[in-house]
Amino acid sequence: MAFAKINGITVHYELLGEANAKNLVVFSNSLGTDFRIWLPVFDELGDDVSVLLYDSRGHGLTGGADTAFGIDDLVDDQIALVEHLGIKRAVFCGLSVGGLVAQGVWKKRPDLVKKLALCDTAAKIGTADTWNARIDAIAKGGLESIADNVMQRWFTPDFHAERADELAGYRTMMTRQSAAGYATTCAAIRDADFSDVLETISVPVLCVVGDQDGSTPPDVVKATADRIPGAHLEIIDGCGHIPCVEQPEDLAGLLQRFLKKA
Ligand SMILES: O=C(O)CCC(=O)CC(=O)O
Repeated sequence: MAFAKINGITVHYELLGEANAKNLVVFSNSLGTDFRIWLPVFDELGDDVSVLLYDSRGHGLTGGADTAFGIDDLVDDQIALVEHLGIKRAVFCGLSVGGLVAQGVWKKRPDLVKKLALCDTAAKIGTADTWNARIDAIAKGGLESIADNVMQRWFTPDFHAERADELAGYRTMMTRQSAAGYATTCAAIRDADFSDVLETISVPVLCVVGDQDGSTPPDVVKATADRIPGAHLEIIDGCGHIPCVEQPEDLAGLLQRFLKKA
């Protein structure tokens, strides 16, 4: 557990391994989660992989929830944290809004990016109407009022039926986020569009999506992957929007193979 003052906020992070290890993966969390979602994957990755985990602005123990921010701020936070730790180059792996951030890091600082792993994400996620409706619902009823619907998109019916304790835990993770930080992140996603960046990506890219992802379904992720030169798409069976939680072994296996590829 470590903290750093970055871009005027306190960022909560954890560096597990060496900052300039040959295989360093910088993970970025999704809306309504914190960096603990990556721990099941870290457990499967093996000793030769170092990881940087952090809670994005407005989430977890990182500050900034009560100030205005957009996708550029989330991108700048990740770049500043990486620089703060003396990391020269890494694999960036982002889930959903974390994948938008990874695309933004490529756009702004391609020199930092060795490879990109884009999980359950796209160049543009959702529509202005759906994000505005979600922001309105939070203003009226708080995060609790949207939590059951979110869980339907995050996890498969099998997860709901067979892993009820974990479901309850991750639901609590979501509802304990700052409502302001969550809503501002919704607006940041609404206004983010990296469509013009996809064709410029010249590092290896792995796109991953759960076959039952209710937030960024396979056809949405495929449409993004199809526009990235040479990108490889993998669909994980029996998986919703959060593969690092629902199918961590499968995701870790895909990442290991991706890291080994030249
Ligand atoms: O997960 C994200 O970062 C954004 C996509 C989304 O809408 C997730 C959800 O369904 O709550």
